[in-house]
Amino acid sequence: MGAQDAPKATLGRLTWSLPDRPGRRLPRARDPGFRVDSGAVNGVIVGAALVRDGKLLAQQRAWPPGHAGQWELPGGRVEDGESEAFALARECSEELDVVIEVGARVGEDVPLPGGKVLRIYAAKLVSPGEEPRAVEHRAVRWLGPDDLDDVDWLPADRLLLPAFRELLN
Ligand SMILES: Nc1nc2c([nH]c(=O)n2[C@H]2C[C@H](O)[C@@H](COP(=O)(O)OP(=O)(O)OP(=O)(O)O)O2)c(=O)[nH]1
Repeated sequence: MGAQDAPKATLGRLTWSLPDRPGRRLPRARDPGFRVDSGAVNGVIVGAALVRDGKLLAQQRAWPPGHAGQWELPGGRVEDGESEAFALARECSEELDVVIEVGARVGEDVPLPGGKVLRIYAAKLVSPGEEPRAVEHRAVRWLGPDDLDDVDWLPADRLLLPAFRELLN
């Protein structure tokens, strides 16, 4: 990429709703569409729907006290300058000590407190024989379609259960 291209690429993120005729205002950070599509403004939490042999990997939170014991997908906040795929790969390395390949989106964005959104991507292990381990969490578990209701999911993840089920079937 040439030196002149970088600013254009950055600006490109802001031009999706530029006015198509004079007099229409530019998007503002508080516009709902802008907030959801721009991780830099409000924050995107990415989650990996890691599937192996028809089962989805879930992990059990150890903290904070209000959510300890509840289950979620591996993932976390997209840091400044990271792509969502990179953030997912980093989080899976930190949390599970595995290398993943990131696939397509799963389900819709789910709003989280504080104006953030939870955004899930399908993922698979680069080396299927590698066994994820709970580095920061209490436990990890591979759940088949019939096991999805067995664990106490975080509220946002509960909303995504139909999408998880569809991914597994
Ligand atoms: N990773 C993950 N977080 C989820 C899920 N569902 C859900 O509501 N969350 C929420 C819990 C937290 O409020 C937030 C992510 O927190 P986190 O602790 O995993 O993020 P992080 O690793 O980047 O932590 P931090 O450094 O920003 O505190 O998103 C999920 O399936 N996976």
